[in-house]
Amino acid sequence: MTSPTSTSAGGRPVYLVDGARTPFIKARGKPGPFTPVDLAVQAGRALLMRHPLPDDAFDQVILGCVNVVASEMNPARIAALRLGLSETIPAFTMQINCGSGMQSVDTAYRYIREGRQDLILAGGAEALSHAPLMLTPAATRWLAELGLARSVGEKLKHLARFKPGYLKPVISLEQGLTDPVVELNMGQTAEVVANLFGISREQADDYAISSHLRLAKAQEEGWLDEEVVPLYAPDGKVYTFDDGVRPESTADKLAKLRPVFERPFGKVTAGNSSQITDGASWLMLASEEAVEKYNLTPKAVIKDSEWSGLEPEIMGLGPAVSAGRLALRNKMSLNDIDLLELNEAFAAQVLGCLAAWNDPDFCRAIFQRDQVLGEFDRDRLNIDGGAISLGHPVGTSGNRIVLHLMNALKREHKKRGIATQCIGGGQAGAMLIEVI
Ligand SMILES: CC(=O)SCCNC(=O)CCNC(=O)[C@H](O)C(C)(C)COP(=O)(O)OP(=O)(O)OC[C@H]1O[C@@H](n2cnc3c(N)ncnc32)[C@H](O)[C@@H]1OP(=O)(O)O
Repeated sequence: MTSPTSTSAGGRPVYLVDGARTPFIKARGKPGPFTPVDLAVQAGRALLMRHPLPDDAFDQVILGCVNVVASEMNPARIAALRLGLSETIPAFTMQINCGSGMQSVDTAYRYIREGRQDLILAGGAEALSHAPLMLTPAATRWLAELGLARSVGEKLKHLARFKPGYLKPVISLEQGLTDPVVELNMGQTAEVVANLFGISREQADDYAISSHLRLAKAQEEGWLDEEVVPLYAPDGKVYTFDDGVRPESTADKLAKLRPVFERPFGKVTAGNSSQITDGASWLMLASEEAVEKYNLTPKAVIKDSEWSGLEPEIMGLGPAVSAGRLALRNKMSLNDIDLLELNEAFAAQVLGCLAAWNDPDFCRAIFQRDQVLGEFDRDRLNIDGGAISLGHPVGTSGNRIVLHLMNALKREHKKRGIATQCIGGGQAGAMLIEVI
């Protein structure tokens, strides 16, 4: 049995036992072979095979998912039943944009910490390739009125009112990645952050290259073998690795890409943005009682977590706020964070967060202190790449970074790490974990 390690926030210790994820598969402009539930089931099955438990062992299943597909309402419940878990186990789906997966882990953490539950399966799933094309409200109205027309004559009259513009779809992915309050898409918010902290195109591209090289090395060395489980498609194809990786990325190649979100002078390109992908991942969280009852060997303990809000235009700076507050509350300097997983929504936004920690005005405004938090050593940041190289299936990236942080801390024989991410709409989450 592990030695009891309480959470900094008080309450019962909460253990991270293990986790698994699918490879992240690049969305290639058409629906991929897997729905969110398909992905969640394959990742979950592999994890549960590693930990054979009675079918009613879990008290709760929680799944983050941003784009739920119409045939899978409450994917958490469908995944739980398809995984063969007892129908007596409640399951719910969470949606807080890119923070959904982290929110599911944090909710599980709080349930266990407070003594409400003992063993929870928490994760996230997203199939961005399945984000639907929809009709505009005008086209929907026209179609509905056609259905309501009573006679053939009325129908023909209505048909004559058809406008070719009705065929132009609403692309839900584009709409979903746009903040409706400030009317900026996520890439444009990254441009705002880049301008605020003077992040150059070269710096953003250089960061993106290191993301690809680090992921390629991790794949080559087999460092992801425990985490990434094979994904079997109905056509017999087997996916075994995150296929967005481009180890051939060079400064010259990236420099040739045109800015996507702010033309012609923007800094954010396809090369230094997170990729649109499909994927799922789970973590198993347990109380001390569950660890003893099922003879589990946990890898880490969750110490604390922090959520924050900020102006939606600079949502990319959220991790600097949440992770900074989390570190300070736990009396840690930046040097005490052995590894930092900061979700790579955009290179400019990751670099903006690092710059913010070194900026006197930001630190005064956010942390009410005169000294800056300082420079964060890039050798301890996203050491095996991130969403730029492996992709960002938004509903699961938040728990993916907690899972990877746990495994990377173990591998590197380090102790404490923070996983943190920005969230569209101007929010951010951060979680502090400690390996056992
Ligand atoms: C809170 C948050 O987390 S906010 C973040 C939420 N997520 C997002 O906003 C998603 C951001 N990303 C995007 O929207 C998209 O990836 C975009 C619009 C930036 C780019 O989309 P796409 O054009 O489909 O990107 P794609 O990855 O296919 O790259 C396009 C081309 O750029 C080039 N390219 C991209 N990366 C590289 C690279 N590393 N090296 C060389 N060329 C590259 C290639 O020519 C590529 O085409 P190819 O794959 O056919 O060779």
